[in-house]
Amino acid sequence: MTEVAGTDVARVVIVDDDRAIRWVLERALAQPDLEVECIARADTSLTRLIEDPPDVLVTDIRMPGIDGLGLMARLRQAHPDLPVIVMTAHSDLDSAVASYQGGAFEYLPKPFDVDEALALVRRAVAHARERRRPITVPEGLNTEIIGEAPAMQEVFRAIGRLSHSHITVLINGESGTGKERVAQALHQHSPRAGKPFIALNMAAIPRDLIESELFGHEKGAFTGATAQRQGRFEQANGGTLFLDEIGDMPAETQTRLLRVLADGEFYRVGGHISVKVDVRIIAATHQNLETLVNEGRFREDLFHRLNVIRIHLPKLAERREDIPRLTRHFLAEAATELSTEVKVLTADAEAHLTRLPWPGNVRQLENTCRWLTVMASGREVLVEDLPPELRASNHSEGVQGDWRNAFREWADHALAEGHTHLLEEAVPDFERILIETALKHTGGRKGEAAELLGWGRNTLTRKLKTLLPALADE
Ligand SMILES: Nc1ncnc2c1ncn2[C@@H]1O[C@H](COP(=O)(O)OP(=O)(O)OP(=O)(O)O)[C@@H](O)[C@H]1O
Repeated sequence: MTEVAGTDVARVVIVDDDRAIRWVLERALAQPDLEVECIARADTSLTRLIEDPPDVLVTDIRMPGIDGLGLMARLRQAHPDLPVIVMTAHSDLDSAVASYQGGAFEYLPKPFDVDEALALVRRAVAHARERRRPITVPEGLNTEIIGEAPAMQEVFRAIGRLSHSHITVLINGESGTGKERVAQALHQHSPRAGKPFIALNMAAIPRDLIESELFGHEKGAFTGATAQRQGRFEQANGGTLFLDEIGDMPAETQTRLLRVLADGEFYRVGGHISVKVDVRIIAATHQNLETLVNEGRFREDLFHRLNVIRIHLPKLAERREDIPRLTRHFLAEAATELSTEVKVLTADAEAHLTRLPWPGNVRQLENTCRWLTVMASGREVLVEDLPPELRASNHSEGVQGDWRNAFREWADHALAEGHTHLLEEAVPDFERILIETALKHTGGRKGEAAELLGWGRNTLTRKLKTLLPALADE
């Protein structure tokens, strides 16, 4: 870095063939402690950059001549500590992972916020320079994960950062949000990629079979054990074991799992010789494990062992911007599966799908696309072609759908927790919310509020006394 009047000035080089991006970044980075140079293409400046490297390089991926990853590779060969920020308009998992594997300091999906870009450059300047050993991702093992939403970009970053690691990961997210897919991606972009990826869903196996499923059994270990059988741990040796719905793991199995994680060895059910394994664990759950720990339903020590790195997958309704691309992807996939032409959504139908609440998340959207591929009559899918339960909702009902689903979830949860007399619990809340909202709309005028609610004035007065006594006498 150059010393200028007592301050360190860092030299930042921006490489992008898009003039608008160069313009925006040059302005964003016009700071006293930064000296910015913009370059439109990498090939003509390569020799100069190698001879006189900047402190930070910010580069686009797709460019004519040498692309961003090529540029990064050439520069980092000569200057392994040079932090590189890779920008890309094609924000997909592969470019994120490729950037990290090429040794990028950070990955910046376009469009970005200028403050975010500046903060990142500052971080690159200030941070210790990282060195990363490049590893290659085996061909044909690309797990496509679609996600341009910021929360998905976080997930891609995590996958990229973890791509050299064997560390245990805990994935949180509702059912159908893509937890298994992310687990596969973590495996495929890890040093274990050539080894097996074995998935096991705790909620799907009868409890008394879980141990033998995980650890295998010896011949005669229990009725029906007619031959020795390898468990999932053995099958996953050298690779990754994905334990889905870990919150449903029975207590005894939790204890055994903890021991395997600590010792790296276990006994088959009915066995006396220990089996050594090297397995990376990725666990997933839609439940809140901390709550399960507090309720004594999940071992705290196991929780801490699993909770080393946590990845959160947002609900589909929290990443609506991804719905159009996901839909196109699933329609194309369904068409291939069913050997038929690819359906195309009209703009209205796409907008409609984008507004729905999707309680079943990505899996529900995927199933809807299969349904459409079979059921829609023409190549173009209109709103009328959507399945009846999705068609019924129009825009304002999109919001209504959200509360109905939240309400459904509440009821489900309350029942699961053993509540009874749900109506007694729910109806007063329901009425209270309606009264409060109506009063808000009428500026507190009760007569008008009663009318909005469809009650007589006396009914409202009576309800206020029991439900909202503070407002009753005003
Ligand atoms: N971002 C994504 N891009 C493309 N496909 C996706 C994405 N997320 C999920 N999918 C697909 O959606 C389906 C459901 O995903 P997945 O099985 O990974 O969800 P899950 O969270 O593990 O569900 P569960 O908890 O019910 O097992 C799968 O077919 C998966 O391939």
